[in-house]
Amino acid sequence: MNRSIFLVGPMGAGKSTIGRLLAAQLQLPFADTDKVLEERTGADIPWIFDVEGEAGFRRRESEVLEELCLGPHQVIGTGGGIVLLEENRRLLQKFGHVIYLQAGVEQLLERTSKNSNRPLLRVPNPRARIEEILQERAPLYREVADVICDTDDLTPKQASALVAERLMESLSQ
Ligand SMILES: Nc1ncnc2c1ncn2[C@@H]1O[C@H](COP(=O)(O)OP(=O)(O)OP(=O)(O)O)[C@@H](O)[C@H]1O
Ligand SMILES: O=C(O)C1=C[C@@H](O)[C@@H](O)[C@H](O)C1
Ligand SMILES: [Mg+2]
Repeated sequence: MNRSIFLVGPMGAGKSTIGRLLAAQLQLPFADTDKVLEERTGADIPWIFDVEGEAGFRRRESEVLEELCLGPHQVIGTGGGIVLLEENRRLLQKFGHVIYLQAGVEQLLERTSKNSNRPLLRVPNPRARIEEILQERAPLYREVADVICDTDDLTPKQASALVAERLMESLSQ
């Protein structure tokens, strides 16, 4: 693997879960931009959003992405909003193979309802918020993706196997 593998997609797509499994399968290290950002700041994501707003969070997220791009090749789970900034989209494309994990609104809603650590979904109508996010970001996820995988009917293990297969196909073309 001569570049890192980035997983992009909306909240609940499985970037962290599938990313970890994929890394084990490919015998590569795994990093998660959200986790690295929390480690660097010593604060959790909801706290950063509260204190610095989304703009502050995005600034920190870009710094983390830049740092990871310059580090060793690995599997990298990204934050769902990483594609919002053009500079991030350029970095993803330049430094990685990019996998877009897709899932429908029902799945995203169910998977993200298990905890409340996503500030953008702390709203009265999370379904409407997810629909809005998909509308805004789907074209951006597609813009950066080398490979698109639908995870709707797959377990994380099945999704990881599918991603590995599609990635190999894409690399051999
Ligand atoms: N394919 C899947 N099938 C069933 N459950 C899944 C699947 N992928 C992820 N999950 C579950 O959904 C939840 C959210 O997954 P995960 O945290 O990996 O999403 P994410 O894309 O990293 O989201 P975020 O952008 O918020 O970091 C977890 O509880 C995970 O176990
Ligand atoms: O989709 C998003 O904008 C986010 C997704 C999460 O991974 C975190 O990066 C944060 O909760 C914001
Ligand atoms: Mg995640």
